[in-house]
Amino acid sequence: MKPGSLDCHQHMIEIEDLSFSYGEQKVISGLNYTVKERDFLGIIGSNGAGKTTLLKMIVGLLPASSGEIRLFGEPVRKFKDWERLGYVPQKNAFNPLFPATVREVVLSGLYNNKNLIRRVSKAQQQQCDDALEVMRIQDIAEKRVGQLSGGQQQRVFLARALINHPDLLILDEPTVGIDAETQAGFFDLIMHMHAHHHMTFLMVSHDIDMIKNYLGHEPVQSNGKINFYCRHSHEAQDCVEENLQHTLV
Ligand SMILES: Nc1ncnc2c1ncn2[C@@H]1O[C@H](COP(=O)(O)OP(=O)(O)OP(=O)(O)O)[C@@H](O)[C@H]1O
Repeated sequence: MKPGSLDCHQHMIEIEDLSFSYGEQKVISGLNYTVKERDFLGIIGSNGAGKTTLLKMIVGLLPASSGEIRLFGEPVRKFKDWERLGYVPQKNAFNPLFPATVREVVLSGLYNNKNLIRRVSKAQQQQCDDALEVMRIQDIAEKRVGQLSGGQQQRVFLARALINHPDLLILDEPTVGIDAETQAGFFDLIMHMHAHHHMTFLMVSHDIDMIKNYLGHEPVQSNGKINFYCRHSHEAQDCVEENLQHTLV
């Protein structure tokens, strides 16, 4: 995070009259929404409603059929400041034979297409250690990722997304395939990050209980297929403190 780098309530994601079709199949139609700094936006919807498609458009992996998305005020097609954004896609899993260690995978979050680093500086090692610590996976840093459990792998993906200290973290069903206890710990952790680390979240989830408990029982917007639940920035400090003593300092 870059303290002081954001104006209060800056618009992080602006979605304007957005539509998307796969060929003849219209998936998203006339969607409007603005995610502001430190919002936690939860998206719930049935299978095939278009949630992943929406996230892929937001991170520039799919072009809109019409309408516009702006990230930090910049149209997504022109946006370059990807370090400000962390994205953990759906259904991540490493091939069991994938040879890289946890540390190597987390460090790879520092590299973008134009900036392939061969040697890792001391400062970058420290960034990596910090991300490992936040996700509580320091003790498995030298293990091969392919040999970890699903829950451990998910923590590695998150640490990789966190290494650049993103202002905005986008998660697509981050707890799929993870046991209930690990899920609860994971949600505690991201709620803590939201409340105390000045981050903005956009999370697709099928965990209706978690979404409603933290973000409120009524959606702030619904188009019948996709429901948006949101906890706004000014609410972020309260109420999570006492359940979260065990997550972060
Ligand atoms: N690459 C693709 N080509 C064609 N159709 C696609 C493609 N990807 C998704 N679709 C279709 O678009 C619709 C929306 O898919 P999407 O993955 O965005 O839904 P979702 O809300 O994320 O679903 P889930 O909850 O199952 O993850 C579905 O009907 C799906 O079959």
